[in-house]
Amino acid sequence: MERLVIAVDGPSGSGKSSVSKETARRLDAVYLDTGAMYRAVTWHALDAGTDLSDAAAVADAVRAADLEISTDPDLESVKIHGTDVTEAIREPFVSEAVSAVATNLEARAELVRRQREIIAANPRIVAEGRDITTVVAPDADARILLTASEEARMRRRGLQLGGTQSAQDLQRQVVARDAKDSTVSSFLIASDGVATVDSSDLDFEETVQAVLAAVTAQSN
Ligand SMILES: Nc1ncnc2c1ncn2[C@@H]1O[C@H](COP(=O)(O)OP(=O)(O)OP(=O)(O)O)[C@@H](O)[C@H]1O
Ligand SMILES: Nc1ccn([C@H]2C[C@H](O)[C@@H](COP(=O)(O)O)O2)c(=O)n1
Repeated sequence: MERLVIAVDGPSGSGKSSVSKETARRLDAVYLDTGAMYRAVTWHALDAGTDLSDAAAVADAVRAADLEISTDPDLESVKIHGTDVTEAIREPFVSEAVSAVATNLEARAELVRRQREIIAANPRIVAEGRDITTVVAPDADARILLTASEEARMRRRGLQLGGTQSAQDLQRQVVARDAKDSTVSSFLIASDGVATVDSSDLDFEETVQAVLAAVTAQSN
């Protein structure tokens, strides 16, 4: 089957995971959620009692992490040292701690290395995160920045978490996390050659169609 590497970046709650997964299904590709990798190693570091303010200890923990992630868009599964953490990594305590790992440059280098290995092993893949269009796969066949207004992103995340989070919680988990994460990767403005899809006023299906159109425009 013809090679098709699609890179998708964007801020929290813009729809990267859900839209990329659906795009992968429609293009008969696999799907890589790189944010889940950052979340899994953060869960592991917290579980092991690693001091997240100790950069060397965090980097060691990430390098030693035995991480397995499903690339099947219809099977969400993340395991760390054999423990299934698929659900646990979505908990707010992980969302609030993950930037400590994501801003650790040695930890990033290790995860970027592993992400490139997965992409190299899967010629048809949609990979999404914060630095896929710029660092992990700048040579992808299609590169897309998926954005949405802060208001839309917080509303979507609130609905996704079943209305359990206060406005202040959502602000911390979405806007404050993006502010920290954007100190080490550029995902708020599209880099040269990267197409922007703004989903603020689009529903889910319209967003998938806009991404598919951007893929067609770039890969032909
Ligand atoms: N265009 C859209 N319109 C309405 N809801 C959407 C749209 N796109 C995604 N959603 C919903 O918004 C929520 C957040 O989407 P998703 O988890 O895919 O975002 P994300 O960018 O991957 O976030 P994060 O980076 O924090 O994991 C989900 O419940 C998803 O179904
Ligand atoms: N390529 C990536 C992917 C994710 N991150 C960071 C940013 C987030 O704080 C965290 C979790 O990602 P999410 O599940 O919310 O998409 O991981 C990153 O720095 N680079």
